[in-house]
Amino acid sequence: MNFTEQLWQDIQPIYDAILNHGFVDELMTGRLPSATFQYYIQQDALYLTDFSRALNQLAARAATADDSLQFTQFAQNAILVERGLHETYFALYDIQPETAKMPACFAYTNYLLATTSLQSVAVGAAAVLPCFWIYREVGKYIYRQAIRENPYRSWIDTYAGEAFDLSVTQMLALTDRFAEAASPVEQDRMRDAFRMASRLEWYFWNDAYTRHRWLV
Ligand SMILES: Cc1ncc(CO)c(N)n1
Repeated sequence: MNFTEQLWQDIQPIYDAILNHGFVDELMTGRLPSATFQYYIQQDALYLTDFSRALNQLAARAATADDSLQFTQFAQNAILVERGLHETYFALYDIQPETAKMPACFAYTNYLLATTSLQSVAVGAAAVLPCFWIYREVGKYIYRQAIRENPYRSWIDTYAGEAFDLSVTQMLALTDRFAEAASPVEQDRMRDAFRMASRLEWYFWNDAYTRHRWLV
């Protein structure tokens, strides 16, 4: 079993909790209230901007030009996806970009920025991997079951699509290569980072589902 396959085994309970979450279920059936999706998309626009920054941070710190190029391409893509979501859903709902990050978005983006800045590139890569991998698996899971005329079709097609699939495959190969060169201690740090970011994925859906806001 390669390193990333082990990572996936580690987060199986978290992944199951995500698949069974009301947000994912209602996104799939199209019954998710549009106010809930609006909250999600507004937070996700803020998320993707920082996700891109985190990837650029890894690009700047990568040891080789090839790795740098790979990370800058991911970083660029995150912004392009964000723009695509903007054009579709911000216009559809006639909503404005949100400027305040709610708790899960705040925690997740700050975690990614801190980890990609202060930990090794290998640990940073493990921290950004769930954003790729979990979305691909959730996207495909939803795609298989979703009805055609789903209001969230554009979102589903983005994450179940071929372009996203390719980027995930590349990111997995990169992570496995970093893990091969990493010491056992460093590999443990990678596992911890992967698990933490996976948990924060669950929190991100959960904040959207409950339309959670700062309580104080
Ligand atoms: C919170 C979150 N994680 C991952 C992705 C996919 O890049 C996304 N758009 N939003």
